[in-house]
Amino acid sequence: MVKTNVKVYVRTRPTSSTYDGIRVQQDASTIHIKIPKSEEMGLINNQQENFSFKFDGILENVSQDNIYTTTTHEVVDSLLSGINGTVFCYGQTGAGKTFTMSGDLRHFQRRGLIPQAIHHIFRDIDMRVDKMYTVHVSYLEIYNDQMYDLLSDKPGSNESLAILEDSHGGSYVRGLTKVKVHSEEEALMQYFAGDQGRSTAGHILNTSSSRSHTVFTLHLEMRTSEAASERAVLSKLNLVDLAGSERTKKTGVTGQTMIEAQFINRSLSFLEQTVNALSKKENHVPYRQSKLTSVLRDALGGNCKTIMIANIYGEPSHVSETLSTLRFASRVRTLVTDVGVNESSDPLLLLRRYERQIKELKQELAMRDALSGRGRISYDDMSDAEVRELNALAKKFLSGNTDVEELPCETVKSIREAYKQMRAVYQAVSTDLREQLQRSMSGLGAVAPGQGASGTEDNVGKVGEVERGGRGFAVGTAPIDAKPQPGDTTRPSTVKSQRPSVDPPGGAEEEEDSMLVTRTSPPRGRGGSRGASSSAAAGGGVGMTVAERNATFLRFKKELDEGRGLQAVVLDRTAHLTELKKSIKEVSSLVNSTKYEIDTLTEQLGAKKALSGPATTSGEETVLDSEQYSLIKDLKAAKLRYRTEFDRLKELRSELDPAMVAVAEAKQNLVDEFNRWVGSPQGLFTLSQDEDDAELDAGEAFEKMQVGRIMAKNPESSAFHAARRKMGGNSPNRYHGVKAAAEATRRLEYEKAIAAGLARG
Ligand SMILES: Nc1ncnc2c1ncn2[C@@H]1O[C@H](COP(=O)(O)OP(=O)(O)OP(=O)(O)O)[C@@H](O)[C@H]1O
Repeated sequence: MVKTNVKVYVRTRPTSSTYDGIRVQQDASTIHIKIPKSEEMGLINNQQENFSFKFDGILENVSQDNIYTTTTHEVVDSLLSGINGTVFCYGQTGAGKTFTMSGDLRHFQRRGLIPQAIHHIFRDIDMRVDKMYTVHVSYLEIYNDQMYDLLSDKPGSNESLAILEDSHGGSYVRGLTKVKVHSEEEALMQYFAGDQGRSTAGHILNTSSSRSHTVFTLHLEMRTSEAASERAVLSKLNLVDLAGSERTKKTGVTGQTMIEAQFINRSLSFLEQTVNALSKKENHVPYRQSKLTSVLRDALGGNCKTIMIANIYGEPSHVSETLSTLRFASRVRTLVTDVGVNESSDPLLLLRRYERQIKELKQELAMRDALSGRGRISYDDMSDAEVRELNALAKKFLSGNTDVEELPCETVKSIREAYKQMRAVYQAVSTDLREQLQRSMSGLGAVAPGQGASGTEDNVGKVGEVERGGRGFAVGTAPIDAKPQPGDTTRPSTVKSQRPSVDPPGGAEEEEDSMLVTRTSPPRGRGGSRGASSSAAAGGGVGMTVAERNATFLRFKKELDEGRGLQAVVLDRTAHLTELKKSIKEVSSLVNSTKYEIDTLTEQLGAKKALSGPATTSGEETVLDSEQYSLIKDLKAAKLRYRTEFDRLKELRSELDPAMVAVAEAKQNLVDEFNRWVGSPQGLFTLSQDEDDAELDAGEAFEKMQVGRIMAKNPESSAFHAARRKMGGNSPNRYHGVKAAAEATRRLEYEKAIAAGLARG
C-alpha cells in the first residue's frame, strides 16, 4: 500500500464578468480571492479579506480533452493496472460539474470525462494483448438520500439496495445492477441508457435529474495471459457528479425544488464533516451519516486514487459560493488515501486450472507411451470391474499360483492399487484366521468346509498354521460384490491395456483419445460434390470479375430455386425488421411527446401553486381551485400513458437485436449457399456493402453517410457516434433534455421569487 494525497484541480466556468477580486496565479497553481469587509459588521473588525488557495492545477479556458488529460488520464492508467480510482466534481449549482463529467453529448469534442474514460479504457484493453479484461458498468443515483439503480430493468427507488463494507474495509452497493460490456460502444450505450433512466424513472417525472448525485462506475477484472487464470486483479473507477449546493434563501426556491435543495445541502454538509474528520485525523469518521459519504468511503480515506475537480463560477454574484467551494477543496487536498492493487483468487477457476493441467499431463503421457511403443495405457482411476480383477490376481499371486508371476505395474496408479489389493487380501485372510481361532478357543466347534483356509478339524487349536499343502497363502471367501457383473465392459481392463492396441490407427476411438492423430486434408464442405458439378455449370467461382460475380449472384437469387428460397427468407426478415424499426420510431416519438406534456403540465402546476400561494384547507381536506384540479388530473393521465408507452418501447427494443441477427443470419445463409453452388473456396465471396445498403431506408442511408463523414474527420469518435445512433430517438441530449428542463424550472422559480419580492440579491 502506498500513501497518496488526493489531488484537487479547480475548473472555472467561462464568464464575461469575472469578479475582479479573483486572481489566478497559474505558475503557482494558486487562486487569490479578496472579499471586502462587510459593512454590516462595521469597517473595523477581524473579518479576513484576502484568501489564497493552492491546488494541483487551475484549469481556466481549457478544452474537454485537456481536462481529461490533466485530471483523469493517470487514474485510468492506474485502474488498468488494478488500482481503484474516483474522480468527483464538486461546486455550486450551475458551476459546470455536469459539463465536466458528462459534457455536451451532442458534440464529440465537447464530451466529458465519462465518455473519454470509457474510450481510454477500451482502447488500452485492445492494446494489452497479454492481459484479459472483463468490464462491467453500474450507475447509481442518490436523490433525496434514496438510492436508484439506473441500469435496472425496473425504474424507481430500489429498497433492496444497501451499502455494505467489503472484506478490505471498502464499500460497495449490494443489489446494484452490474452490466457486462464488451466494447466502448456498449459501455456508452449503458451510460446513455442510464441517463435516460434519470429522466424517466418514476421519482423524477415531475422534477429535474440534476438535483441528484450520480456515480457511474466501471468495474474491471484483469487476468494475466489466459481467460481462465485463477488470479484476478479487481479495480473500479467511480465517476461522480455531485448535485450542486445552493443557497435556498438567496435563490428563493420553493416546493419540490426547495425539498431537493435541502437534501442536497444536507448531504454535502455531511460530506464536509467527513472530510473535516479525516483531515484532522479524528478517531471517528462519520461515513455512515449519509448515503453519499458511505458510497464515497474508499475515495475519501480508503484504497483509492482520488481526484477532485472543484468547479467555480467566478461571477461577482457567486463570490461567497466560490470562496466556500475553494475552502472545501483545500481541505480535501489534505486527505491521504492508501493505494494498492486488489488481487483475488477464484477457487472455481483454480480448480479448473488443475483439471486442465491434469488433462494436459495425461495427453503428454499418452504421447510418450505412443512414442516408446508402450501401446495404450489408461491413467484414469480404475473401474470397479478392474479393481475386482486385480483383487483376484492378487489372491492368485499371493497363493503362489504360477499363472500369475507379477501384478500390473505400468502406471503409478496401478502399482498403488496392486499394493492396496494385496493388503486387502492379507486383511481378509488374517480376519478369517482370527475368527477361526476365536471359535476354536471358545470351543465352538469346526468351521464348515470351504469357509476358510484353516477351516478343517485338523487345524483346530493350531495357531499360526496358515499354510496348506506348502503352496503359500490360502485365500478366504471373496466378498459378494467381488464377482464381476455380467456385461461389465465399460472399459478395457488394466491387464488388457498392457497389450498393444489392435485398433487401426485413425479409428473412431483412437481419434478421440489420441493427440497424435492429425488431419492432413482440409474438411470438405457439405454438398461439396454437388457444388463441384454445379460449379461447372456456373463457370466456376475462381477467376470471376466482380461484375460477373454480382451478375451470377443476382441470377442465383432470382432464378435458381436454391437462391430464391433463401432470398425470400432474407426479404421476409428484412421486412419484419423495417416494420419493427418503424414501430420503435413511432413509439419513441409518442414517449417523447408525452414526456414533454408531463414536463409542461408540471411546470404549469408549479407556476399555478406559486401564484396562488398556500392551499386553503377545509376540515382535513386541501381545497384546490378548478384549474389546479384539472392540471393534476391531466398530469396523472399523462403519467399513466407514459408508463404504458414506455413499456411498449422497451418491449419493441428488446425485439430489435434478435431481428437484426435473424436478417444477418439469413443473408449469411444465402451467401454460403451461393459459395457452395458456385463451387468457390469457403469465404471467397462475402456480402458486399451494397447488399447491406440496399436494405437501408432513406433516413438510415443519410445517417450512414454522416457517420462516414464523421469517421473521416475523427476515427476515434466512431463508438461514440454509433452508441448515440443506436439510442435512436432517445439519443442523450442533456442540455436539451433533462438539464435544460432543470435549468428552466430553476430559472422560473427564481424569477417568480424575484417577482414576489422573496429573493435577496
Ligand atoms: N467550461 C465550460 N464551457 C462551456 N460551457 C460551460 C462550461 N461549464 C459550464 N458550462 C455551461 O454552464 C451551464 C451549467 O453547467 P452545468 O449544468 O454543468 O452545471 P452543474 O454544476 O452541473 O449544475 P447543477 O449542480 O445544477 O447540476 C451549462 O449550460 C453548461 O453548458
